[in-house]
Parts: sequence; C-alpha cells; structure tokens
Amino acid sequence: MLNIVLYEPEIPPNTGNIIRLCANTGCRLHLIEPLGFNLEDKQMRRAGLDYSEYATVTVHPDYQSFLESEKPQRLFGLTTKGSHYYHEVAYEKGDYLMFGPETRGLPADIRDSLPAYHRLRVPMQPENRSLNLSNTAALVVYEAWRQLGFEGAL
Ligand SMILES: C[S@@+](CC[C@H](N)C(=O)[O-])C[C@H]1O[C@@H](n2cnc3c(N)ncnc32)[C@H](O)[C@@H]1O
Repeated sequence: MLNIVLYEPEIPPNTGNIIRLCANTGCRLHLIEPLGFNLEDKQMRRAGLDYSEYATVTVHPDYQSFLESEKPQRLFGLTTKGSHYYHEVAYEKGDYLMFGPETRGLPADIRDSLPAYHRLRVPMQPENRSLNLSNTAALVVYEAWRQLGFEGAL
C-alpha cells in the first residue's frame, strides 16, 4: 500500500479529489495540519465523498508528529525544484509521496531534509510554474501503482 501525504493543503476540492484518488487506488492519505479548511467544509461535502472514502484519511497535527507516528522508511517530496523525474524512481510498497500546499509548495527546510534523489519533479514545458496539486498526485500515484502491478485492482 502506498501513502500520500498532503502538507498543509489549502483548497478543499483538491483534497476531496485526492481522498477519492486514495479510495480508488488503495492508498492511505495523511493530512498534515494546519489545513486551509475544515474537513466538514461545504466544499468538501460538494465533492460527494462517501463515508467509506474518508476511511483512508489520517490527520496529523504537524510534520514532526507525522514523522514520529509514521516513521516513513522512504519519503519522497514532489516539488517543482526536484532533481529527479518522478518516473525514474523504482517505487516500493509502503512508500510515502508528499505534496506541498497549493500557493507555497513544500517549505525549503523540509525539501532540504530529503535526499536529493527523493525530491521528484513532474516534467513541464519551460516557463510554467506548476501543475495542479490533485493532478500531480494522480500522475505520481498511478505511476507508482503501475510499477507495483496495480496490486489489488479489479
Ligand atoms: C500548485 S503546486 C505549488 C506551487 C508552488 N509555487 C511550487 O513551486 O511548488 C502544489 C504542489 O503540487 C506539486 N507539484 C505541482 N507541479 C509539480 C511538478 N511539476 N513537479 C513536482 N511537483 C509538482 C508539488 O507537490 C507542489 O507543492
């Protein structure tokens, strides 16, 4: 099972999309507070999520608590400043894929705490700033799950 980590996500529909992505791919979702919204938010409810889809979600009060409770063996940070492409990694079960907040990206100290080969980038055309958070999560999770043989899929 893979893990998606959203560091201080800000925009409800992105997190709603990613909750559904996790339910469909068998990933666990970790949300690191503060969140830019309440999980009961109207906009979250509008995503039409079922109660069972929330079963994948764990909320952590901060990054340090996340590290202490999960003790991730392999934590990758998705960042436009990544030094390796996301598809060049050989993913393993239990990997953690972490994404930054919509307006700020991952903070420099967290980025720098990861080994260079764990900072991953999705290719883009030059002069473009970034992809949407939930689109990026879908790309990366499907690549990782593909490499794992779509284990558990129908
Ligand atoms: C809207 S982006 C944040 C933009 C922010 N200004 C930055 O440069 O990181 C939200 C998150 O999506 C992910 N993301 C978006 N485009 C990406 C790319 N081309 N490569 C890797 N991650 C990307 C990152 O995790 C990023 O923190």
